[in-house]
Amino acid sequence: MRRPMVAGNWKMHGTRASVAELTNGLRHLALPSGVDVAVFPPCLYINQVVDALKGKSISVGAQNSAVESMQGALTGEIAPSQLVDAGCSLVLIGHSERRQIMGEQDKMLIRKFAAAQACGLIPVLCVGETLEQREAGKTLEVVGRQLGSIIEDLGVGAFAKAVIAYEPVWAIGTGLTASPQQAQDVHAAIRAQLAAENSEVARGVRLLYGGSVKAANAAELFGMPDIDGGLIGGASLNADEFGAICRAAGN
Ligand SMILES: O=C[C@H](O)COP(=O)(O)O
Repeated sequence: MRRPMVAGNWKMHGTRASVAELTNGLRHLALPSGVDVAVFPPCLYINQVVDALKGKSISVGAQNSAVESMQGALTGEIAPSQLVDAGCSLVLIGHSERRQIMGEQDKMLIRKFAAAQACGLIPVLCVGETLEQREAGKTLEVVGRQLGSIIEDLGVGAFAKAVIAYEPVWAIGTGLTASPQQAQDVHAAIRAQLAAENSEVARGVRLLYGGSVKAANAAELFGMPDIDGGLIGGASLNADEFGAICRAAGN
């Protein structure tokens, strides 16, 4: 039985004041005990969030990390070892905004994934197709390639200690959600791709769905057999809404 996970990606949102308000809201949430809950603040606020959530069972992660594990001469980057030092346990790898806007490609993401794991961080590998790719019938090919590049280089065993988030680009921040069945179909394909290499890893890995998840649609999505929770953007900036999504994963 996989333990559900709900993670809030705050993206490039927040100020010291709004982060204080949000973490205060999170501290007072009634969270289900059977769900792993995590938040991914902007790097600048990780220390503040770790301090504010001390004693709460909410993990903190980073939205990105460097291709090298250890600190060194890499201007503007944050090493996975520094994230661990700051209290992070997870890191997003290959979010579509980084793939599309920052030009991150599979080769670089393999290095980031490996560097994060080398420090004990759990990578959350984000995969997903654009609207154009979906309309061209290429969804499974695109997602399969994004996942396959890590499997080929690092081996399927890398997913024994990782999480995968399927986020169709067309559903991110648009209010358009993949239907539960559309999401399930891709999740099932991801699990089958892993199972072709190692069935135990495939059975154990958590597959999150992301893309306009809200309290109103979370339960239906999380009710699908291969959807083990969600990666939440906009709705995670409101503590009450986020709490309701976490509870939907616990039912
Ligand atoms: O990482 C989160 C996703 O990009 C989803 O964002 P969204 O919930 O605002 O659509």
